[in-house]
Amino acid sequence: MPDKILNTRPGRLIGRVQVPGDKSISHRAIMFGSIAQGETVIENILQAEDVQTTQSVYQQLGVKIEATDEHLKIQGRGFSGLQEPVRALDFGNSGTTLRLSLGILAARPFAMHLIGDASLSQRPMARVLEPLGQMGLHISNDAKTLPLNLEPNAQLNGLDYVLPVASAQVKSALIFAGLQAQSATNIVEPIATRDHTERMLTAFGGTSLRHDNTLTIQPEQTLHGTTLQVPGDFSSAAFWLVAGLLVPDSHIVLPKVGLNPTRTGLMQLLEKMGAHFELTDVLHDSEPMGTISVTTQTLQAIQVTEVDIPAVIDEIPLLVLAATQAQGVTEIRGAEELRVKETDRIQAVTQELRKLGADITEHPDGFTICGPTPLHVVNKTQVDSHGDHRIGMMLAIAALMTEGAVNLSGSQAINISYPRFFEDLATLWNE
Ligand SMILES: O=C(O)C1=C[C@@H](OP(=O)(O)O)[C@@H](O)[C@H](O)C1
Ligand SMILES: C=C(OP(=O)(O)O)C(=O)O
Repeated sequence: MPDKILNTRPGRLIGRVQVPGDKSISHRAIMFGSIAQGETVIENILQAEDVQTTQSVYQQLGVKIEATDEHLKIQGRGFSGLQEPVRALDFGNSGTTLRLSLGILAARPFAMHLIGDASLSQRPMARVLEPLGQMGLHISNDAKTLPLNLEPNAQLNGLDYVLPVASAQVKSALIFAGLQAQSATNIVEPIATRDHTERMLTAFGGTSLRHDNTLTIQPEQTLHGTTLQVPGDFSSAAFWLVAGLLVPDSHIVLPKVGLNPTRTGLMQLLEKMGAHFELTDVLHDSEPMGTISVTTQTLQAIQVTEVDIPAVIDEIPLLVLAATQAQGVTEIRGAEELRVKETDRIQAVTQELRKLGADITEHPDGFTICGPTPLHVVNKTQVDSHGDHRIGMMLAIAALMTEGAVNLSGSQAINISYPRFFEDLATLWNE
């Protein structure tokens, strides 16, 4: 893939962007639609590579899924309607598809071979396999990473489990397995993570019970197909929130963005840094959504600790970029999970933003960022996405702060979550 020449120094960014559908919710909508009884219609589903991976995995499991321009229609036939795939199930680059599906696939009456791309094949799966193993799942090749061979006919028991890592993917896998167990499953979350699975379970006619930080899932629930509207992805809107704050004289309006509080940590942290966002047209449906407006503002350094991390986990590369432009020393700690995402995001962010002159020190679990530092190009700077969509897009926003040419290699990774990213950027461009 040839390099992408990034836009640098726009006059200002002005306009409206309707960001694409939420990736986490789109994955779950396909999964719930597949294990429910009857038809599910999903509106505004994300059309991007990771969600196509989920769609193709469930099609290979025999689920009828039909896509039109406006929506996706799924004919669900319950967990027991899933059929033996004829080939290996390929999870591509998508950690969410794989980890959540392990919970769904744990009790199937047929064996399966699970594979993925080079990045996914290095990501840790023991965090899901270990509790699923306690429930009764067997992996015949005894692996902790892909490729995995799932043995058939596991009889799942309920489980009491304290999540050792704050992970919505692990929690969700245990929810799906808990629905198929012989007794209740109790999951304790020391730090709350995104709750899309719990909300969607309710939307499909099921229930979960939350008491403080313990979630209880009862087995043998019948789920019914439904119609769902996927909100815009806050994680995609985040690129425009930070661009709008940092590029002088900007004003960006983002309609119909998901505002689930377990996802909007970036907005809260930027507010602590002194930013103000306007929220209008807020709708409180199964997933809240609304319009966010942002204008250029100056920022102050803050301290970010472990408890802040889950609600901002995918936006930390952008938070680091914002901190390079804030007054003072920002510390972000307790974020070691970033090392096991699509790439090591602590290393990638530090390495790439330093090429543009940022003052960042890397720690095992985070960053120290001294700001503000003007970002600049040293002789046609070459930056690299490290094959990671969020690093690629963050660098494209960073380039807006520089003068001169910045080349991005590995820009195709952006198709994982936001294929229209550069087209949306072009609509905001006002010379
Ligand atoms: O459940 C989800 O949809 C996700 C959970 C998070 O991962 P972890 O559960 O590993 O923290 C997040 O980083 C990922 O992009 C999507
Ligand atoms: C980490 C991410 O996704 P996944 O874990 O699904 O690969 C992400 O989208 O930033």
